Amino acid sequence: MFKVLVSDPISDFGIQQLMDAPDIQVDKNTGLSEDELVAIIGQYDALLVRSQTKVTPRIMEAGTKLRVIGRAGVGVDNIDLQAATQRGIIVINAPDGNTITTCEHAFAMMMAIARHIPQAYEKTIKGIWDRKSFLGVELRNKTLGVLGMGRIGSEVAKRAKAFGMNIIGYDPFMTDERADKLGIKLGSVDDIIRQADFITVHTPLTPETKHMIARPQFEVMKPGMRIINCARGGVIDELALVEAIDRGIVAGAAFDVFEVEPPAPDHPFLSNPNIIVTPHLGASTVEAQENVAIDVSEQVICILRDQPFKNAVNMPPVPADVLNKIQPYFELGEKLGIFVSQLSKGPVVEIIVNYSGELAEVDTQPLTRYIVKGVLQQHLGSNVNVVNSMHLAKVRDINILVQKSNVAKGFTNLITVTLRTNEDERLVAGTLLNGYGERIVQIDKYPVDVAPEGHLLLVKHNDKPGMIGSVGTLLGNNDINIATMQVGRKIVGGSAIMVLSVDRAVPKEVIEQLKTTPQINKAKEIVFQ
Ligand SMILES: NC(=O)C1=CN([C@@H]2O[C@H](COP(=O)(O)OP(=O)(O)OC[C@H]3O[C@@H](n4cnc5c(N)ncnc54)[C@H](O)[C@@H]3O)[C@@H](O)[C@H]2O)C=CC1
Ligand SMILES: O=C(O)C(=O)COP(=O)(O)O
Repeated sequence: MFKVLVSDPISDFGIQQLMDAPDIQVDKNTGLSEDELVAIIGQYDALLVRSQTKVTPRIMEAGTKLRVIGRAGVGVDNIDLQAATQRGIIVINAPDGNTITTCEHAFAMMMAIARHIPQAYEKTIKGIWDRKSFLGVELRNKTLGVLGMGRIGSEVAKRAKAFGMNIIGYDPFMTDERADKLGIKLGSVDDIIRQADFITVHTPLTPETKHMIARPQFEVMKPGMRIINCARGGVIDELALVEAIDRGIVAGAAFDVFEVEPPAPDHPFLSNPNIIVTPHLGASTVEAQENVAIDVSEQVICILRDQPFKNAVNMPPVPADVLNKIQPYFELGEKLGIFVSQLSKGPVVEIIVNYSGELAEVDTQPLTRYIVKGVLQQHLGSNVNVVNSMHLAKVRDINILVQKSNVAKGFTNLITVTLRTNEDERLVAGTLLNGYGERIVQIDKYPVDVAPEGHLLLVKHNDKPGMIGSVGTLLGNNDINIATMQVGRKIVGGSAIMVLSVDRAVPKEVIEQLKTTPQINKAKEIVFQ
């Protein structure tokens, strides 16, 4: 039974499928301190959070069974991604589920500061009929600068167009084609700062975006401009903003997010009449909360059941068309890694992967992770997975060299894995044969045809008559049944290789007996668990 801890308020409707899963137990326990989480996390396979729970390295260290952290939302800045990757914990998010909701909140905030709605409401309910203090501005014909034209920024731009605004967007990944399609102008950060009547930020908080709008930017802004932050606290320098408002440069600001959440009671925003605030409500609608909870629940179920999943934050995203091409090779790749590492002796120095045939034309990075996992798991066991395999190789100074070629020796695709250690260099190649599944087609210099399953026995011998008989007899005498047998050689009478698949583990003594049989040079068992 897998155990999932939900440590922030997440939609019950959205996590229904998790709660209904017969192999999953869901515990809801919200508002825990770090110490409280550390005390209980050890029993859980998955943790589901929103933005309140800070998933620190300490929590992950205590989460010895933790395989996945699911973020029911977009921003994962409350999760220490580096620590998760090092520990092989998959972090997934739900990037699409709250886009419209957050965009609508940003828009609501923009309209609220254009028309002083919260301030006017406050006076009106106090019985003060004040119609002159709240002269607003129209959005029509105003210039809106959008910093960060991702999912939310683009939706804000679309809606702003409907309001008759002129939009200038900036995003390092925004192309002219996409800007044309959205009917907006692309500009630099500086263009936006100097020209915009309204600025809204929709970037993540990164070292690059931290205080992206600070004192120097406020200095050159259009006097009377208005600014909105429904992305992350810290993208706009809070103190510089207060100063800019006091100096009359900024007429109004609307913030849903803060550098520290919740803000301290004496935070200057809370007493400034020109700043309106909400308590990180961007994603808080019924629809968004259901969407994000459904998304993460689906992915968590897949991960716990070892099925393919999407939206891993600590692994590079793979487009669906590429995934369709490489996913069938994941298991084979891992087995090639397992095989070649059992063949080799000594500390691994380099893993050379060669993709040939159609695989040479696609992004094979995710597949390489499986191969590296296979190689490392021989020594690191279940501590290695596809999330941390590249990291673990790197910290062990193992070089990973990926080569590609279009020639696949008659196969549609061929994956060749060469392992260089301090002591030797071994090679295993494999492919997927249409209708026949995974096949190992080369071991070192010998062509073979064997399915990588169960127990394989590799015997290196001289190509002489009677060798198959003597190996068969020895195994038979030890009650080891041979399922299939393959012999490969380069030249007649030279050295040859025999690959037998056997129905059970071959005891060490039998391997030793094989090694001392005349004309046999080496014997080795390869196991696929
Ligand atoms: N207030 C709330 O409750 C919510 C806040 N958010 C936050 O909103 C932000 C945007 O979310 P999405 O649009 O879904 O993400 P996204 O990943 O689709 O878009 C972010 C965009 O920012 C761009 N970007 C990165 N660095 C930049 C820079 N230096 N200058 C300009 N653009 C830059 C990226 O290229 C990307 O296109 C995130 O920080 C997210 O955490 C999201 C949902 C709810
Ligand atoms: O999705 C995001 O990035 C958000 O900021 C939403 O946060 P929340 O899930 O409402 O705590």
